[in-house]
Amino acid sequence: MNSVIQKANRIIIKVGSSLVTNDGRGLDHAAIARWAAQIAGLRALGKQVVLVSSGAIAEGMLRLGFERRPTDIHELQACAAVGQMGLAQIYETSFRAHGLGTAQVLLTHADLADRERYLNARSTLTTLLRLGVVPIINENDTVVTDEIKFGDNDTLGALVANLIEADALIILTDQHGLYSADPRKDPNAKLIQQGRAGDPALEAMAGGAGSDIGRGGMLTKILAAKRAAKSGAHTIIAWGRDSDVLARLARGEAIGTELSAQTGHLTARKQWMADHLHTAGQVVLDAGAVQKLTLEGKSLLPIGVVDVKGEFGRGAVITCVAEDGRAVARGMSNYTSAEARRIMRKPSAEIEAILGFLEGPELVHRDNMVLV
Ligand SMILES: Nc1ncnc2c1ncn2[C@@H]1O[C@H](COP(=O)(O)OP(=O)(O)O)[C@@H](O)[C@H]1O
Ligand SMILES: N[C@@H](CCC(=O)OP(=O)(O)O)C(=O)O
Repeated sequence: MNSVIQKANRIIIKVGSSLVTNDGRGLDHAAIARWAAQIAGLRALGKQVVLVSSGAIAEGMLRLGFERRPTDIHELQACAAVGQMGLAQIYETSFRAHGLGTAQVLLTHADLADRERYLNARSTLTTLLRLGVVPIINENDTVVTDEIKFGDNDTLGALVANLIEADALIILTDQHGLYSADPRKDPNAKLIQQGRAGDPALEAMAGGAGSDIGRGGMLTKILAAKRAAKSGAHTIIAWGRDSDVLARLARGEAIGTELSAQTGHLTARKQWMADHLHTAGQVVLDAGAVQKLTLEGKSLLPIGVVDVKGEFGRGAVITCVAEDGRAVARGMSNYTSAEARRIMRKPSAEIEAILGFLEGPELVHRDNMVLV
């Protein structure tokens, strides 16, 4: 038994180019229809699912008549742009058959490195999930060059798991999981059923891509598991050609390789905040707010804030201090410093009227806060 997917509420599923395009022979309609049916099954169990799909370049190459993967970056980008139309079309049709809508989300490295865009991407994705839509993500290959690429969608899948704090990352590929050595080269290689995400011994077992279709190979999957674990997500690497793979995982069957995260996401996020030595600014709390945070485990509401120091953006880590200057907590602000100044001392019910929008009733949510 493996209960990771049974227990997970929010799941990222990554499908590689070789699976999506039938080893470069063209979009695999039957496989995609089966994933859509199984993802509809996961949704019916109340789980939120994001699909990260590769295959745009492989499909575009076919549509444009390239026999070999082009080396010219702009030809690759052209392939991606053409192939992405095919991906969007087939996913929309396949999910629609189960009454589910899809949304295309194309991301670049710059989108996730920039705090503002990062938060926008996060809010859009969580809104799509709340609205019952299945986001289909790929790298925005048209606008990036090799130097600024994620490069492979295993990494992108892990970054999306971090972005929306998924519970699990499922990487479907053309092997049954991680083997002790590349099974294409070593017939004695054994399937590793379980491991600890981040264990360096796993990296030594993993090799590069087994074909020209896929980009990353097993190493990027192992590194993706390590990255996903930083926000508390467990990773499962499994064989995507098993027609029932997602349903089997949802039933708790122990298939593939499970790489488990050692900390839950709340702990992971709090650790990240605790490590933030340099915070962007300060908010000064009245005695009542200090008591709410330290003794009652509550969030920080703007009404308990009497002063805002420094300039900071939305999502910045700030320090909450008592009126005597003593640091009480550290946390991520839902509002910029300028907005915080306008809503301090005010009840949360007035935030929307004052600012014209509402990011949340709290200035710093409890889940995004660590006491110091
Ligand atoms: N230790 C290993 N265990 C399993 N597969 C491995 C290993 N080392 C290298 N590989 C290769 O990684 C390939 C999967 O990566 P890749 O081709 O990038 O697939 P995808 O398109 O699904 O991302 C496998 O076909 C296999 O040849
Ligand atoms: N953005 C690229 C994905 C490249 C990639 O990571 O491929 P893979 O190793 O098959 O997941 C595409 O859609 O072709």
